[in-house]
Amino acid sequence: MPVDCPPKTEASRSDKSRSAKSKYKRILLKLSGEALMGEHDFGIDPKVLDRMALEIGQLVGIGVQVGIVIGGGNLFRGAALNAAGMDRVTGDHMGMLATVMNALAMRDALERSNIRSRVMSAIPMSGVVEHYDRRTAIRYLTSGDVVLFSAGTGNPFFTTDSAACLRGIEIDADVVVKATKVDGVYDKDPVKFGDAVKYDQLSYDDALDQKLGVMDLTAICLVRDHDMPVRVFNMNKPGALLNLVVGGEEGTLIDRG
Ligand SMILES: Nc1ncnc2c1ncn2[C@@H]1O[C@H](COP(=O)(O)OP(=O)(O)OP(=O)(O)O)[C@@H](O)[C@H]1O
Ligand SMILES: O=c1ccn([C@@H]2O[C@H](COP(=O)(O)O)[C@@H](O)[C@H]2O)c(=O)[nH]1
Repeated sequence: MPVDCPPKTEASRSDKSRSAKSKYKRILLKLSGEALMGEHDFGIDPKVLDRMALEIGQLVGIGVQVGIVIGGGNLFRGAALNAAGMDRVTGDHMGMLATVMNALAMRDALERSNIRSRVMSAIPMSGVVEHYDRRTAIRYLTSGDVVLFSAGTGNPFFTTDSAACLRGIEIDADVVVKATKVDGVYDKDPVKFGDAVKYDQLSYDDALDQKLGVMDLTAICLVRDHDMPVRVFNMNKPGALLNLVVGGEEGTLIDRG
């Protein structure tokens, strides 16, 4: 896979990461929608967006091609709307539209940092964003643009974890990187259980057998079937994203073991 010269960005000009060498040519980064809320209970915190844009710019600065899927949990989740009485498919449509709003906000933050970026949507939305097309997306990535894949898979009853794994496989990424609020995969939810034990590495089958809630099982089946490694790490730890891309041991690696 050819790697173009990285475009100059604010982050690449000013950062000490300039000399670092990436382990990966192309990654699919899954950002949690909830993480965009920062300290708030709903919505988007511009400070979080700016910090994420800076960290993504560091990757672009060392020549990594970056595709991004953003969740929608900071705005709407179909299952939660359904639990409150709404039709599930309508709720899922709202959840997918929420991911488009998050992607637009992230593109805005990236472009304010002089990082060229594109938003594509799995649901046609003429005049707002481009419709997803795999070959066009790969062309953008190859030319150094960050590509934000929005509206999930375009279908109800899925999540953006599945969308991230699907797009990661489609664009032939070297790894799917899931940025979340916890620093990896544990034997149980570390937010609920203080004695949860973290895994450094985990096989697809173990993640499936133990039903570890950090990622939905449909997504794990997909990556297992296509032998796509997934790394789960904490986006709130400054520098963790760059560190893992240059080969550092951040978070948990899920692979065939
Ligand atoms: N075994 C586990 N290991 C780690 N985290 C776990 C585990 N089980 C449940 N979790 C929970 O999973 C959450 C990670 O999911 P996250 O909210 O990032 O994804 P998401 O729901 O896909 O994102 P979004 O906010 O976009 O909907 C963690 O905050 C953690 O509390
Ligand atoms: O392919 C998809 C992806 C997402 N949805 C809906 O969007 C919300 C938000 O996504 P999260 O992964 O939970 O952040 C999700 O709850 C679904 O309602 C979808 O329908 N199809």
